[in-house]
Amino acid sequence: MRILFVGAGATGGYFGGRLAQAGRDVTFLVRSGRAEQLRRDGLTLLSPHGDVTLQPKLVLVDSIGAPYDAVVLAVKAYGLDQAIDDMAPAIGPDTMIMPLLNGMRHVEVIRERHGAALIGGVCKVATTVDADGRIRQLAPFQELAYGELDGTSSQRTAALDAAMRDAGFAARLTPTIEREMWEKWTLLATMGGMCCLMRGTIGEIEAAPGGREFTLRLLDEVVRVISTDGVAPNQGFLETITRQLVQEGSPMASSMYRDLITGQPVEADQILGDLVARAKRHGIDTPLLSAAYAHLCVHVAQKARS
Ligand SMILES: NC(=O)C1=CN([C@@H]2O[C@H](COP(=O)(O)OP(=O)(O)OC[C@H]3O[C@@H](n4cnc5c(N)ncnc54)[C@H](OP(=O)(O)O)[C@@H]3O)[C@@H](O)[C@H]2O)C=CC1
Ligand SMILES: CC(C)(CO)C(=O)C(=O)O
Repeated sequence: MRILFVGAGATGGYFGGRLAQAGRDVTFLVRSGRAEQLRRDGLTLLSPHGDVTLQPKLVLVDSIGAPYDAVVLAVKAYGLDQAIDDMAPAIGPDTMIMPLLNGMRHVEVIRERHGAALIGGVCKVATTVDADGRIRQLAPFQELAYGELDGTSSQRTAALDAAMRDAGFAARLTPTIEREMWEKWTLLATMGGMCCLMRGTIGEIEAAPGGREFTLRLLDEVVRVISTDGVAPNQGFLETITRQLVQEGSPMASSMYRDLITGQPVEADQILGDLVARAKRHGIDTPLLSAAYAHLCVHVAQKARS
């Protein structure tokens, strides 16, 4: 199976790198700056599961050539429209597109352009790109889940599963990917909203006066919106993330928080703004979610001015 990763950043570089290391046929669609860096230094993964430097196959937008069997979309939400334009030559009648983005807005955007090619994808990992362009994995968990959004079995997702398995990370074909994507958003919106608003890790917020209560209230707002507008999380999942989100001493924080404190652009609209808009449509009051979103919008506006 020929797989094209669109983006060789924190998530695409990590999972695409592990697949390439395991001998899968992986190519990265990159832009000129990243291409130059990767050609010069290779793609380095620094990870609790082992470090490696690879010489990955790269293509630029004007050299994509023939369609791929699978395209894994691993860009930030604010790069989505451009990436969809750029990857167009890679999409043929039998290509599947698996997005790794957090949130759900991208599902509608991709569906509009490439309808039947879209399958569901969820990525659980904590990775970042360091100042030298190397991918650093910050915690040991690493999982990709995927499947048809309508829950059916298909030959194409079975083939994808065969390519993803045994490549050095947990890989899982699931009939409940759509619910899992909404669940991931529930976790991420609460964790990202809270870490950014309070400027700290889960453990730091839990230790602050009122921190635990704020987190649980934000979770409640997010769950109400997602259960009304999307697919309600299952009870076991909610119990697990409730424990994780208020865990004493936890060093966990979301990738959006890491982006915020390092002055990078943040996915404010995709992760929080979209939920605020859905809440408004249903008349659901979300004071904490709205505060977290407004706070990030200030950062976005400051960045745009500077
Ligand atoms: N990092 C994490 O721990 C996790 C992130 N996520 C989610 O995964 C998604 C991707 O995030 P992440 O990997 O962290 O983001 P990064 O910013 O680290 O990587 C995105 C990469 O995409 C590249 N890119 C953007 N547009 C294009 C394009 N048109 N053509 C080719 N390459 C392009 C960028 O390249 P360039 O260098 O040229 O800008 C960059 O290297 C987000 O939605 C995020 O929320 C989910 C789970 C965990
Ligand atoms: C919540 C987490 C760490 C899980 O992968 C994540 O998706 C992120 O930080 O963006």
